Amino acid sequence: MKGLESMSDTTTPDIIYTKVDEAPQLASASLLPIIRKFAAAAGVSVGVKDISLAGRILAAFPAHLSADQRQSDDLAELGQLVKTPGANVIKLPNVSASVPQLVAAVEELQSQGYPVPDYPENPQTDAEKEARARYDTIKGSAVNPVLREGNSDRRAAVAVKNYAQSNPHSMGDWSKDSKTRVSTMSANDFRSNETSVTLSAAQAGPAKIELIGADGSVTVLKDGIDFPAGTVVDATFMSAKALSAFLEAQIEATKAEGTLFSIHLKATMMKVSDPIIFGHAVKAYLKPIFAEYGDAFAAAGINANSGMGEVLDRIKDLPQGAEILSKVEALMQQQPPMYMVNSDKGITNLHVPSDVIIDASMPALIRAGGKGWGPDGAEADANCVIPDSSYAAVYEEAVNFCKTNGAINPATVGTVQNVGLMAQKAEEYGSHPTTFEIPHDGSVRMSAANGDVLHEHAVEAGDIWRSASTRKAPIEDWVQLAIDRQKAEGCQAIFWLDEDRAHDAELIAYVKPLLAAAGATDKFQILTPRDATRLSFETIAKGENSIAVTGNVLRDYLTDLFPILELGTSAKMLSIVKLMQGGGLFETGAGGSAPKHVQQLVEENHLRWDSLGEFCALGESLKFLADVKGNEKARVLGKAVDVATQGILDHNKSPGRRVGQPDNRDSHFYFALYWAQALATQSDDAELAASFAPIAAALAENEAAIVADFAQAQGAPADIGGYYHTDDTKTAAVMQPSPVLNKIIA
Ligand SMILES: NC(=O)C1=CN([C@@H]2O[C@H](COP(=O)(O)OP(=O)(O)OC[C@H]3O[C@@H](n4cnc5c(N)ncnc54)[C@H](OP(=O)(O)O)[C@@H]3O)[C@@H](O)[C@H]2O)C=CC1
Ligand SMILES: O=C(O)CCC(=O)C(=O)O
Ligand SMILES: [Mg+2]
Repeated sequence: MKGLESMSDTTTPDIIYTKVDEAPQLASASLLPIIRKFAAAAGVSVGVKDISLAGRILAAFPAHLSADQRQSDDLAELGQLVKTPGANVIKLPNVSASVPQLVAAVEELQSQGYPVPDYPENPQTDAEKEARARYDTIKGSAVNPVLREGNSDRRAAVAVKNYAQSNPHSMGDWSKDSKTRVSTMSANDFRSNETSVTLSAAQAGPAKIELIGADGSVTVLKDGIDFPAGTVVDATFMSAKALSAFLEAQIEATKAEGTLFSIHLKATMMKVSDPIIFGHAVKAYLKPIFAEYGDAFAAAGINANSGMGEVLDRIKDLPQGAEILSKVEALMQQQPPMYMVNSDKGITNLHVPSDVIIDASMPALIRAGGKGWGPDGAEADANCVIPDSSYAAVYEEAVNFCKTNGAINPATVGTVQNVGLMAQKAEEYGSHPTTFEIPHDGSVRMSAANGDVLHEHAVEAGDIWRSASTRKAPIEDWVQLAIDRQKAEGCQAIFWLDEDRAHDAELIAYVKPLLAAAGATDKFQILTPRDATRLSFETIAKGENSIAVTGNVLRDYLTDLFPILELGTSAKMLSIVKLMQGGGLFETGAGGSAPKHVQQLVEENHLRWDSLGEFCALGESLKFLADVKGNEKARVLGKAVDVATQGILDHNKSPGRRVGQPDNRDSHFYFALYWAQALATQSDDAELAASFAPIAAALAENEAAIVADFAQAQGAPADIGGYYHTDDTKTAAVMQPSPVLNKIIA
């Protein structure tokens, strides 16, 4: 039973499951055959669309591939599907590739005989420029923004929250005199330079962004950005000089404070701006080296934005390589120690831009009592550098709350749910096509279709200028979702908006009348992110609940921060995206694809990935299918999924972290067992009960044998035939090691 081949039929299946990367993809090799078998009994078809990094690369270069190597552009198809009422998509987390990851995936495909072009770091010929343009569409967060045609509702299911309270995870201790702190810029960053305007009907239509040089030269940076009336259009820039000065000062301050230097960015999602900021950090940390050899690096095409790992690797090939590397080594002794990704392997925070991703990294540090790992492999306090000040206050307040009150107690803490403005590439997370590293001094002018100047900023070479936009329909949908969710929960609800920030002030101008019209004004508060953080922590510390109604970035940050503190992981979150055209997108958890888990599987055949997010999404997807298509059998299946999920929690059948403990495969077996038992014993559909009775019996009878097969499989290295482009047959063999179970599921 392979189960992961893409669909070949032309009709759209009832549910689309996504083929992704890393740990969730490994998990799918075990779980999806079970889902397909059970769904088929209710006449529900489950198709697969490939949105993996490797799949997207193959789909981008048909001309380079033979007919049997070519792959359809499944992401483009899904992008169309989510704009239709029939969409029902279960979306697993996928890699948002940094340049080093993209290069590694390309090399792997080439080594497997797929002649896709090299990633051109510095494209010269037309062919290289074309390849680069195609790779640029694959880089970074290239999937989620395409599929998220709706706003986001993320929360812990009641059963999951109850389980976390009765089985509290470990938390690090917070000391009042912890030296851990958050540092951020106080001027000349994205927050301070932001201007924002809501377009009138006369200003709607194609807008234009130009760079006007000191000599009067005009360069069109972008033309024809089509905005409907009512769109909130922001523009801002981060000064490169101010950023460098800030980073250098923080490196000095870290040294003086005796803490670890760390920088927390979102180089994956913010794929244009944040790798540049990351590159500035690499250059600031290695300042004397770049001062001396910067020209040689530039000539050799060595780019700090790809990280110190790449820089050090490429220096080796320079004629004066050995000399430079010994100077780097000496300099590292002078600089403050760095927060490490892997101290055993010497991988620092600055090695790869996608290793430390703020939404996961800051909560992990806060959960650990404000500690990070130093180069010596010991825990230490850290200076958490978050250059832009737009959202840094959230982490600063979280850190301050823990310093003052100690770590939060998962056994008693309430919950913070999130309603996030996300649809149609809202806010900063949609700003990549309109983000520019400014080539020369001048001013950037953004003009509306009618010629009105919307924004104008004086800029210097190297500054990062960007425009973000948020459309009216998504804003209205988001406010309505907040009203609905608050009504359903009846708890505190806060719009995390700062009237002193340009963009937020425009949003508040939408929010207040919408709340008033719905008679819901008194149900909501509007607070700055700093004040909202403090109040939310105070609220949950009392065991009460709060709904955070936020923009897109805070949607992302908070749906890792609070779950990691409350539940120990964001993987167990329910993540529903009610698509604006009527369909449903069910994301599995709020976390990513857990690269460390793959390493563990390959080394010792243990997969600690928890599929609770997949279980939650599956239940919602089936119930949604029942609502939309009137398929009552799907409802029965969906309700039984909820029972099975509860069973996994009640019987502690989630994967253990260490080899020898039950893992992801065991949890899927128990999920199948509880699902089948729930179906066999329900009384809503006798036919389904009859068809699942023998399956439930067979699974129960063979429990010991199946679990023994799983235990037997663990311990030795596992061969999955690749990393980004794994071999389906080998992966299936690794992930389906029980012949008895395979026979029942076949
Ligand atoms: N929705 C999406 O498509 C998203 C994709 N990503 C992508 O995922 C990749 C990794 O991102 P990163 O920031 O490291 O975040 P991850 O959430 O993947 O990893 C952080 C840690 O969270 C824990 N974790 C996450 N999910 C699970 C799970 N299901 N079961 C058990 N533990 C889990 C693991 O902790 P431990 O090691 O302690 O077990 C893991 O190491 C990147 O390529 C990123 O772009 C990131 C976020 C969302
Ligand atoms: O698309 C991505 O890169 C990450 C998305 C993410 O972190 C989230 O939505 O929580
Ligand atoms: Mg996230």
